[in-house]
Amino acid sequence: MYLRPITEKMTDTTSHPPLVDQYGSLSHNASQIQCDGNRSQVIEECELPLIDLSYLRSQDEKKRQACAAAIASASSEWGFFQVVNHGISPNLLGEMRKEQMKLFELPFKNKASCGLLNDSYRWGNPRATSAKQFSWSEAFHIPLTMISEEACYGELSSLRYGSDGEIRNSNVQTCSNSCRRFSRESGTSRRVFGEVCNESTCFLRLNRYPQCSIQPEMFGLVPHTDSDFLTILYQDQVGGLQLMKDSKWVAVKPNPQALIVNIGDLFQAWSNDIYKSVEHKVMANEKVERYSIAYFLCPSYDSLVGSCMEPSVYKKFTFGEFRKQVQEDVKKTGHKVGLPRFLL
Ligand SMILES: C=C1C[C@]23C[C@@]1(O)CC[C@H]2[C@@]12CC[C@H](O)[C@@](C)(C(=O)O1)[C@H]2[C@@H]3C(=O)O
Ligand SMILES: O=C(O)CCC(=O)C(=O)O
Ligand SMILES: [Fe+2]
Repeated sequence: MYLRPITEKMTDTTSHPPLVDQYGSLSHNASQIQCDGNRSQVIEECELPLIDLSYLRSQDEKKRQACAAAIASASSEWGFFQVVNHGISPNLLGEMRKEQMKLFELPFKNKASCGLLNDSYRWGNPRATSAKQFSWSEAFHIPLTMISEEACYGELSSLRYGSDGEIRNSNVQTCSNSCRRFSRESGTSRRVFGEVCNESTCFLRLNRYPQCSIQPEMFGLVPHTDSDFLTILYQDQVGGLQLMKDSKWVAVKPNPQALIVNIGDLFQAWSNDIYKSVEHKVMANEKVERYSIAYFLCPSYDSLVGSCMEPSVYKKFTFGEFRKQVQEDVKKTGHKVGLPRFLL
């Protein structure tokens, strides 16, 4: 793992976003510079429920049903699970990781200003009003609408093409297709994902969490729930992801063979609160940087999200109304409210 000195002098070619400066300006008012109030709490490390997806493709009906039942109970009790035999090759994931590192090594001024990948670059938490809302990370939150367009890649055409030089086999395209195929096979109804969440409405989020030695207990990503149907996450082996379980933060033990799946807000609403969109966060690492890739299955902004059964817990709302409400709340308070805004 390459150790980048956090004190790297800010020059025109540095790849680091000015996290130290922004954090400093946000926290100089705080009486006590504390990002996470759980300093003293001992965090237990857990293994997420493990699902072998090959059982979903078994000839044996009982095995398929048992696998679907395990997905359903994990989605209800944890809101998270990890899957093996998911069908995305380790080579492709390795290629994605290499491209991701190349992307983040670009000079910060290029990442922040040249509109790369649909102008999807973000760092820190620009709308943070206090150090508690600050995220020690940078990300490209890429809408997949135009992922095969040349303009989207600027100087990084290597991201656009696969190792065979073909767009159709580009790493981003293939990862996105594989994730969509996986989500269809993972026991969820085709109607929910097959038609509603298609290529043009999903997002790929590339995360980089620089090592952070200025403050222990620094948020790499502030506590949140995902504003989507389902998230498929590929993380490296550094660790740092934590989720809320029985009112306590629990650290997720990385598993090199597995992808992580978590329920998003829209799936919780659609399931009438049976499946849970669980709060999670990332804690920055004091010694090494960390990378992850998240694939967000989202419907179009005009898709109506209703409950799969009556009486419904939530009123019907479109994904656009949901996103707009989240953005208004974050703009006003720095915090996302999400589903509680739509309770009947
Ligand atoms: C899944 C996501 C929801 C989020 C953007 C993200 O891709 C990852 C971080 C989330 C977060 C956390 C802090 C804020 O509440 C938020 C608005 C943000 O800027 O990043 C949410 C995003 C969201 O809910 O849209
Ligand atoms: O990096 C991780 O492990 C989680 C990232 C995440 O929660 C997100 O991008 O929504
Ligand atoms: Fe998330």
